[in-house]
Order: sequence, then structure tokens, then C-alpha cells
Amino acid sequence: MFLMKDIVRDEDPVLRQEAADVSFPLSEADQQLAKDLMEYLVVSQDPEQCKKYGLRAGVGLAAPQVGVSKKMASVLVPAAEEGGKSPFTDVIINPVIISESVQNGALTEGEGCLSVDKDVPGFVPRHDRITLRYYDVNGEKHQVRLKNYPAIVCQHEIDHLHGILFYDHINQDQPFTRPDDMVMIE
Ligand SMILES: O=C(O)C[C@@H](Cc1ccccc1)[C@H](O)SCc1ccccc1
Ligand code: NI
Repeated sequence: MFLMKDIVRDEDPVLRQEAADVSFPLSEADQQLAKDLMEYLVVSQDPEQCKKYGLRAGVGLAAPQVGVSKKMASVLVPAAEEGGKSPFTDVIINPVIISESVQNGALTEGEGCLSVDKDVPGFVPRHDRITLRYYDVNGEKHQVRLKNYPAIVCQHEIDHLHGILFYDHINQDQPFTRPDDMVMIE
């Protein structure tokens, strides 16, 4: 199971590399990586387990963040209400955003990152809606349309596969710049 000690931090060059495509069928190692990436999110979103293992809660975790430069990331967007259905949960492999809205969206709280210990305030403008194509661990192809929070999370994780960190998108001069048409997501 991954712990915080396994998560590489900002200065590590692996976070700035273009990750490699994953080949199918998955090797044993890649199958285990996919399991471990998802397990981290499940455990970190359980308050008791999160505290027990000293984790930071996460809704996504990309392979480069554990030092593996491969195009694989786990995403577990929590259900809006207790017992509800998660809007998006999967391990996304070789993901490609095949279409995106012109309209931007950003979290009103800004973003954080398990690989970035410091707070970096500011809006992170992303596409409010995306169509995402990816492969799951069984090599099945998926094409999903996501909007608002699930879309933001997937874009954050896919950025990791291209060596991009969330604060790269923040307007350095005016971090809280808010274009009129930008959807602000709670
Ligand atoms: O570092 C990561 O990739 C995991 C991030 C993903 C993320 C952060 C901000 C916005 C979208 C995705 C962690 O989930 S940061 C911690 C967190 C935990 C719960 C909810 C939001 C952010
Ligand atoms: Ni991150």
C-alpha cells in the first residue's frame, strides 16, 4: 500500500516528464500499480484509515506521483451525498481528452496536490466539460463525457502524465482572475 513516503514531491524531475504509454495486456507490475493507485484513494477517503496511515486524502493519484513515469492514474470522485453513486471512479490508462468545452471551470477553493506540500493560492482555469477516452485495466476502451468537478479532477491527473502541475495554470500576476464566463465549482 502506498504511504505518504512513497509520494514524490515537487522537485523530483519525474513530475516534469512526459510519461510513457502503457502497453496491454498489463504486466503483473502494472496490474499491481493500478490496484495500489486506487487503494490509496479508497483508504485516504476513509477518515479512520486516513488518520491511521497518516495519509493526505486524495481524489486522484497519477503513477508519476509514485515515481513511475507511465500514463496511468486512479480517480475516485466521492459521491455528492452519503451512500450515493460516485460520479466517476476508474483507473484511467493512456487517457486522451478528445474534446473540450471552450468554457472554463475552476474550483472556488483553488487546487492542491499530494506532490506539492506548499499551498499555492489562486484559481486553476480548466475546461468545464471534457470528453475523455481511456483504457481500463482490462484493456477495454471507454469514452466518457465529464463536467464540473469530475472533469477538473481528471484534467488534474492527466496533467501529471504530461509533466504539468496545477500551479502552472495559475495567473501569477492576478491569481484570482475570474473571467465572466468561467464556471466556478464549489
Ligand atoms: O495530487 C493529486 O493528483 C491528487 C489531488 C487531486 C486534485 C486536487 C485538486 C483538484 C482536483 C484534483 C488531491 O486529491 S488533492 C487533495 C484533495 C482531496 C479531496 C478533495 C480535493 C482535493
Ligand atoms: Ni496532483
